[in-house]
Amino acid sequence: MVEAKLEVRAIHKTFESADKPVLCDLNLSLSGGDSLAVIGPSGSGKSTLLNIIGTLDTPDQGALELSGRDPFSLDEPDLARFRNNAVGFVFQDHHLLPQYSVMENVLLPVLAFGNVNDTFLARAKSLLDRVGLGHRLDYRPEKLSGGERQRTALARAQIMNPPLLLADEPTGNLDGETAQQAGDLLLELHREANNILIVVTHSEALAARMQQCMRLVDGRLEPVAPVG
Ligand SMILES: Nc1ncnc2c1ncn2[C@@H]1O[C@H](COP(=O)(O)OP(=O)(O)OP(=O)(O)O)[C@@H](O)[C@H]1O
Repeated sequence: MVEAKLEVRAIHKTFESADKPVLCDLNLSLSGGDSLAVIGPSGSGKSTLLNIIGTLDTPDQGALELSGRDPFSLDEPDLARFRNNAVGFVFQDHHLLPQYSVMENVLLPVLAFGNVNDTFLARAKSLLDRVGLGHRLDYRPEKLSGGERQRTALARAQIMNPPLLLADEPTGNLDGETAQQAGDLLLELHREANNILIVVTHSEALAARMQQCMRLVDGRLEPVAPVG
């Protein structure tokens, strides 16, 4: 994995239907090992920000640099490959493909641009062991619990060992204890990989577990002082 470094410079984003920008002169700088929670009211632009950082959406103005690359200078096929290698996503809904097994779902990012070799097979198994699903490799998602599905999604997000791990409400659909377990695993995998972790969440408990917490206010990120 290349060194994890993220620079977000003066990002602006306005949606056509809106009268004011969702993101306005937003700056952010993070390195490998950093974890950040982004909080803010519904509609404040948290998912928009995460989507831009994950190169799923583009800003109107501003620049993004991830591990020394400017992803928005790439053409669409190269951008798709870059995103696949450089960004791991965990969403509120696990986004697993129902027709594939747990193992196959974890290997999807590998299959997207290459062949599954023994190294990736071993890595997928090891990640699934790590998230407690070593005994569920052949299961389809429909046979898994909500927590197991999200743990599969966590393993999938790490299969390419990306420098950047993005999680949008990763525990939003899980109950207390299951949410706690998913949060534990998210943080453990992040620390082991020494990647950058950004979590968008309404959960104060999850936000408090990140090194930094920032609130999205009027399109900009403001630091939130730690409680206590
Ligand atoms: N594709 C789009 N087209 C037009 N408006 C959009 C689009 N995506 C988001 N918006 C608007 O931008 C604003 C920010 O949306 P966003 O989903 O980023 O907020 P959020 O803080 O993640 O909200 P929540 O906490 O409810 O998930 C909202 O007003 C939303 O309606």
